[in-house]
Amino acid sequence: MKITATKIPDLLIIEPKVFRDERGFFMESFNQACFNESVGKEILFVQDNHSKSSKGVLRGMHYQLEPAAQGKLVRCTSGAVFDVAVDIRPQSNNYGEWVGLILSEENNLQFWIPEGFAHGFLVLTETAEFMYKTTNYYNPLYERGFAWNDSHVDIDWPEVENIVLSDKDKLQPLFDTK
Ligand SMILES: Cc1cn([C@H]2C[C@H](O)[C@@H](COP(=O)(O)OP(=O)(O)O[C@H]3O[C@H](C)C(=O)[C@H](O)[C@H]3O)O2)c(=O)[nH]c1=O
Repeated sequence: MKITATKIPDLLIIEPKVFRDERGFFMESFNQACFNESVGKEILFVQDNHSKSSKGVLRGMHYQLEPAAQGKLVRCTSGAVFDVAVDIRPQSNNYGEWVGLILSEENNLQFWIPEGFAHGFLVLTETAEFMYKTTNYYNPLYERGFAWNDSHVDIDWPEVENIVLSDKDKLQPLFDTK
């Protein structure tokens, strides 16, 4: 698999090797040893998530506070999304900065988002299925978020006609990660 660094250290783009033949394709979508080698340490995932959304759905920006902070290894297995991670580590030189990329069924890209980042994505195709591993369990008591369009973070989302948000996401506060 191919690892690409981003402008924010620790955020990595992973491209698995895809074996194609007349039947279709095969890839190892996750290999613990290869992943640990790429990240440079032992990462244990405890939960797999899978969501399906329609075009224009934006899920984010979400994170969990310590001690429930989650690292996420995310990918889009059907359709395409614009995926974004925001550095919310107070001591980080990149605090408040973001990295975004298209994850899709076509490009097979994965995005490693360690603990200390907020995460969200915008669906670009009629539907998209999104699957990801997390390094900690879901804990709503520690769930936090901020508005997808917060001007402090100023994420350059792709143009989509109609943004669809959950009631929770409509009410997100301004960028505050305390
Ligand atoms: C995240 C999660 C949710 N749920 C339940 C709670 C709700 O009853 C229902 C939908 O949850 P929510 O609306 O928070 O789902 P998303 O908006 O996709 O939330 C996710 O959105 C962005 C993309 C993230 O990175 C996070 O993983 C997560 O916050 O599933 C669970 O039971 N377990 C879970 O791990």
